Amino acid sequence: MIELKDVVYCRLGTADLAGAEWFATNILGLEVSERRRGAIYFKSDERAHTLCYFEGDPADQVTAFELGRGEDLQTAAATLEALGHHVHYGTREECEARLVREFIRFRDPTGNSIEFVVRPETTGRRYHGTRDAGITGFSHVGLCTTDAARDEAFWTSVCNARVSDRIGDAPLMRLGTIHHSIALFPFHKAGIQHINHQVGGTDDIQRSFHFVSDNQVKITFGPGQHPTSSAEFLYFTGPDGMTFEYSTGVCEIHDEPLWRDRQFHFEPKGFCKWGSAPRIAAFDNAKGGDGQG
Ligand SMILES: CC(C)c1ccc(C(=O)O)c(O)c1O
Ligand SMILES: [Fe+2]
Repeated sequence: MIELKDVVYCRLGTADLAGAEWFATNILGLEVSERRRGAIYFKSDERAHTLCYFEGDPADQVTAFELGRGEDLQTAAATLEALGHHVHYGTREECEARLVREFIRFRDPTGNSIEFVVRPETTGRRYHGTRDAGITGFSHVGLCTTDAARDEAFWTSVCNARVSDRIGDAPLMRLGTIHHSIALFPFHKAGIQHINHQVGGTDDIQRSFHFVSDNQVKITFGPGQHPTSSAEFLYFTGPDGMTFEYSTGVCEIHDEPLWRDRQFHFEPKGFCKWGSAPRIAAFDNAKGGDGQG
């Protein structure tokens, strides 16, 4: 069993690095932690970085998870290779570019590019964005899945993820006590479906709702409240069509042996308690969504 501790960063290729920086700082509210040739690193909490935009193909999207120790990485690589996954071992230069001690990269069964990393850098310095979005940290990713049952089996049998709830066949899976770190979302191809940052409270969601729309950024869902995690949320579109989510109040699961995953409808009422309908292409199957996104 591959023991994942947490989701640690996303890496997104872009043809417009300056535009991505503008959005990440002025709209999303992240802090630039470092600039290197062809790459900009962003902080959202005490970690050295939780998002990196690099000059490249926008289809090049990576999600990284932390493992405990170097030995765990070797065991994880052997497990993945035995299952037929091609495993790339990060070179020293690639580790340096990710601010980690070691990493491996492979594709999950849908084809999402995944990195397992050891000893990602932290700063011990709190995050301070120039725009006060109220961000408290990077929290979860939505990963596209072309077969939810198959990918759920990968994350829960090969890795240590546990299903907290399902919307239709799509599982929301936890690694620790937070309701979910990985949300699988049915789609016809691989990719990151959304990137979530937690914010301090309802006021931050409401303030961002006005700020984001006043800045002509497309709001694709919300404000609303997820019946699954109980989090209040807002989704909007960033560079290269990436969906970003702010949410607040995500529940934690502490009674691990007693928790039973719950089944929700794959339709607007399964996604929002308040009656908001998604306007994101990937939600086309959710009745009521108009598919714009
Ligand atoms: C729309 C998706 C996949 C989703 C559903 C539920 C929650 C939640 O319970 O917090 C999310 O964060 C989502 O992104
Ligand atoms: Fe989410």
